[in-house]
Amino acid sequence: MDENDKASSSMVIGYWMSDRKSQKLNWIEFGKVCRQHGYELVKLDLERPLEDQGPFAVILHKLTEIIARNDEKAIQIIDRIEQYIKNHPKVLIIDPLDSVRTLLDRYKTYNVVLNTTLNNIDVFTPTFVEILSTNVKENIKKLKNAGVTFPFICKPFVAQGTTYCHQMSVIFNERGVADCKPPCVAQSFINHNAILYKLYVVGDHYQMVERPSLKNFYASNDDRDTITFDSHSVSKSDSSSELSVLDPSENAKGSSIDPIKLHSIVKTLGSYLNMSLYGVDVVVENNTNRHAIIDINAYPGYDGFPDFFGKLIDCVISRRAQTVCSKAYFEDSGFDTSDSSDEKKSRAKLNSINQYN
Ligand SMILES: Nc1ncnc2c1ncn2[C@@H]1O[C@H](COP(=O)(O)OP(=O)(O)OP(=O)(O)O)[C@@H](O)[C@H]1O
Ligand SMILES: O=P(O)(O)O[C@H]1[C@H](OP(=O)(O)O)[C@@H](OP(=O)(O)O)[C@@H](O)[C@@H](O)[C@@H]1OP(=O)(O)O
Ligand SMILES: [Mg+2]
Ligand SMILES: [Mg+2]
Repeated sequence: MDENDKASSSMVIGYWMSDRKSQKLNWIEFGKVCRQHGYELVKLDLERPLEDQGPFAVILHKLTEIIARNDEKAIQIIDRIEQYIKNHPKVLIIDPLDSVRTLLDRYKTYNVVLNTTLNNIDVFTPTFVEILSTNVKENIKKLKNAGVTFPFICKPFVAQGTTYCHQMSVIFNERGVADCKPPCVAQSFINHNAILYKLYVVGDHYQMVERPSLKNFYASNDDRDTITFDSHSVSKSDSSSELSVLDPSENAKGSSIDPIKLHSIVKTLGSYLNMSLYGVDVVVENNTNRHAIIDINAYPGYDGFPDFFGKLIDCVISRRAQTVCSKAYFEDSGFDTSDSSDEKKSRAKLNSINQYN
């Protein structure tokens, strides 16, 4: 097959992410990886109908900031994409917009974790409650009823894609409850010796990286003023915040991460979240060694993830293979999946699809 034939037979991956994000990931390189696997990578023009730009075999995106914006223009963009997906049920979308919407809402995300079986293996999400009102008395009652204990951490409802979503506070006492900025989620603080484990997931692959985190805080510090911070100044690979320095009296040893638990987290959350590209932040509770899931991010930074592009194309290929094997794909191709006489034709079609590697 010469280069021209190759180009005309290649399938198109339509992608969108901010220029900032693609520069950070050196996205041009991914175009080369795609070509090696018979895919063409094309940036979506969000201002124009997708029908004029396709057909797409795959839509790969980081649209968190557009979804989170939620203004008239953003809604129109998302509608356009959803309409295209509806009109083309065979297109693979990484990741489904509804799944991303769940992760943009911290309260919904923690509820997903709460309802998994992870609790059985000592993996938990710290006790949390949503704070929607500025009424301090009401909020104190709400916190008590939910079992959220001091100190707790207050996080904006929207998890990603806005300028304020990483602005947080640690609240030590009832006086500090006035510092909650609704809508937010209040979550009990878990002491973990200032070590954060980031699990980066790409389809069936995952990688753990270690990051700085907040130091231990104790309820005996209950006269303290609220601490406000930007999470990106604490837990990036190059962060060196004072808030991460353990008190000299503290013994930094003790708990350690359990690879089996991490494996279970990825296997379990993958199906509950219906996501291929996500990150899970885990801390290990001092003394108990329980593993707490404190944050889940759609399409995170993948800083320190080896061969990210190789794993990403693997993910596209395997998800496409799953899609074409699905019932919906065959039904859309005119096969009657309830009729066993169509099975032979289905198998023949499957055999003829050799486009995945
Ligand atoms: N329940 C908790 N107990 C102890 N520390 C916590 C807890 N929740 C968050 N932290 C600390 O606060 C930091 C920021 O929290 P979180 O990860 O929820 O914020 P984020 O802005 O969503 O982060 P990301 O940049 O990963 O999206 C964490 O990296 C960790 O250091
Ligand atoms: O660059 P991006 O926009 O994808 O920023 C993401 C950031 O990646 P970065 O490391 O490249 O800053 C992620 O950090 P890690 O979990 O990987 O540490 C995490 O903070 C996401 O919540 C951010 O998504 P956003 O809040 O912006 O939607
Ligand atoms: Mg985080
Ligand atoms: Mg987050």
